[in-house]
Order: sequence, then structure tokens, then C-alpha cells
Amino acid sequence: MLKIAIQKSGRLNEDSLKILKDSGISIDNGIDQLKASARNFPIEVLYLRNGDIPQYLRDGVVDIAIIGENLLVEKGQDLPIVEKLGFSKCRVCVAIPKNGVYNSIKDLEGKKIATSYPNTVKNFLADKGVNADIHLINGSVEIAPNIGLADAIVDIVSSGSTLFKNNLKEVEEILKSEAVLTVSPKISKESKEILEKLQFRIQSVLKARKSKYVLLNAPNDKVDNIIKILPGMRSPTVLPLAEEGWSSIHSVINEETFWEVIDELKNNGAEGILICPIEKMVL
Ligand SMILES: Nc1ncnc2c1ncn2[C@@H]1O[C@H](COP(=O)(O)OP(=O)(O)OP(=O)(O)O)[C@@H](O)[C@H]1O
Ligand SMILES: O=P(O)(O)OC[C@H]1O[C@H](OP(=O)(O)OP(=O)(O)O)[C@H](O)[C@@H]1O
Ligand SMILES: [Mg+2]
Repeated sequence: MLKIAIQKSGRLNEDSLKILKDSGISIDNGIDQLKASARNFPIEVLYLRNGDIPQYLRDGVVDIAIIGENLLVEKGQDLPIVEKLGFSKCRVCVAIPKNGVYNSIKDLEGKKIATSYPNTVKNFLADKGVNADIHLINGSVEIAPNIGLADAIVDIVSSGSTLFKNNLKEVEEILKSEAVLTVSPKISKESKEILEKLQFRIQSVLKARKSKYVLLNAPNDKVDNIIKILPGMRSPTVLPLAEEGWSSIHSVINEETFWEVIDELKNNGAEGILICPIEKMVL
């Protein structure tokens, strides 16, 4: 059995379970159950508090975990990232009151900084040669400057709406984060073999999430140009339509360049463009 730690509740819980589900792993998920196993894969899920997970990995209580990269920076520098998972993207930032003056990092010298990530802040400031007074708060950090508890904060920012609502502005980005898969240094050889199978599945899910299947029609004299725009997995499929002089072209495109590619296809004579999601992609 491979033991995986997943956040019990919070930002990472739902998407962590989703990536396992998309990898074909069905977890029996009883309400208030802290441990669950899968019906069709040798894996056991332990639902834990996020902040406790790095120590459980170190102790070998769990073999692998899905946690935020920022938590590894804070308290798991010794734990390796084996896979970046592409969700829970955010950044850890320094913020100060909206009307505050800020020219450089030196403006934080001697200031009070509230945060839930003291090691991250300590290391960041030490690196810049700045001394500040760090106050540990476990939640609702953004309120600290408004109640006179701190001059600045360091916390997670995603849309920026929490900063905005609390009259704060971002002045420094310390790091970027996303959900990652990490592994215990004590993982057994047997569990490692199961991990490799899991990673293979996760990678095909991640590739599929980044790609779309595209089908379109084009007059035969435009096919060569269109093929140049659509690289495909090996190369696009070209099939004749029932109507003389026309072809159907099938290919895979990357989500990041999706709209640019669609515009280019239209400009080059493509018609009836269909875009479909891909469930798994094994290369
Ligand atoms: N607003 C956000 N947008 C995107 N990702 C976020 C956001 N807030 C947190 N995260 C990511 O999700 C992780 C978990 O955050 P969350 O606030 O759910 O848990 P926590 O309070 O740190 O942990 P615990 O499980 O111990 O209560 C963070 O470490 C970060 O990587
Ligand atoms: O930039 P935004 O999109 O507003 O997101 C940032 C907020 O999200 C997180 O809090 P969360 O909602 O997880 O609450 P918590 O304090 O209970 O962890 C983080 O601590 C910020 O407060
Ligand atoms: Mg949070």
C-alpha cells in the first residue's frame, strides 16, 4: 500500500482528490473519515492538516503527499518535489497599507511583519540583509495592519481580492507556488514502485488537461498551410470529406496558445472548427 497524505479540508482538498479520481483511482470517502482506501489501486489516503504533513513525510508515517510548494519552502526544504500538479497556483507576497510609502526592501528594516510563514520571511529578509520583527499569526493575517498589530504582512495572494478588501497593496513577491507531489525519504522499494505507476497516470492526466483535440474542415488547397499551424502529436490526421475538394483535419493543440492558434486557423481558411477535451494522454 502506498500511503498518501491529502489536506483534510481547505484549498487543496478538492483538487487533490480530483487528480486521483481523474487518474482512475476511486476512493471510498466516508464523511468524517480520516483514512480511506481505494477500490482499484493499492493506495491509502490519510486526510491531515496541511502544516503537519512535512513532519509525517519525514517520519515515514506517509509515503507521499500533495501540498503547496510554499509549505515545502516554509518547513520542508529537505523534501523533494516529484511532480508539479498545476492547481492551487498562488504567490507569497509582502503587503503594506495602501497609503504606505515603499521604495525598496530596506523600508522593512525594523518593522513588524505578521505572517503564517515565519521561516520563509526570515530567509527572505536575511538574504536581503534586512532585520525585522516577525509576528506569527495562524490565519486572517491581512487584518493585522488594520488593528495595529503589524506594519506589513507576508501571506498568500491569488486574485488579490483579500489584500484589496483589507486596504493593502503588494510590494514584494517572495515566491510562486502551486500544488506539488512530494515524497518521504523513508519510502520503501515496494511503495516506490506503486508511486511510479501513480506518477505515470498523473502525468497523462496533466498532459491531457493542457491539451485540446481539434477537428476542422478546409478546402484541399488550404490543407498544407493549416498543417503548418497544427503540429499534432506526431502530425495531424487528414481525411477526405464526402464533398469533393474538402478535407477534415484532426490534431491536438496546447491550451496555452489555444486562442492564437484558433485565430490563425480561421485566417487560413479553416471552417467548422470543433474543440474537444481530452481525458487522458499517453505519449
Ligand atoms: N487563495 C489561494 N489561491 C490558491 N492557492 C492557495 C490560496 N490559499 C492557499 N493556497 C494554497 O493552498 C494551500 C493550503 O491552504 P489552506 O489555506 O487551505 O490551508 P492552511 O490553512 O495552510 O492549512 P491547514 O490544512 O493546516 O488548515 C497553501 O499552502 C497554498 O499552497
Ligand atoms: O488573493 P486572494 O484570492 O484573495 O487569496 C488570498 C487569500 O487566500 C488565502 O486564505 P484562505 O481563503 O485560504 O483562508 P484561511 O485564512 O482560512 O487560510 C490566503 O491566506 C489569503 O488570505
Ligand atoms: Mg489559507
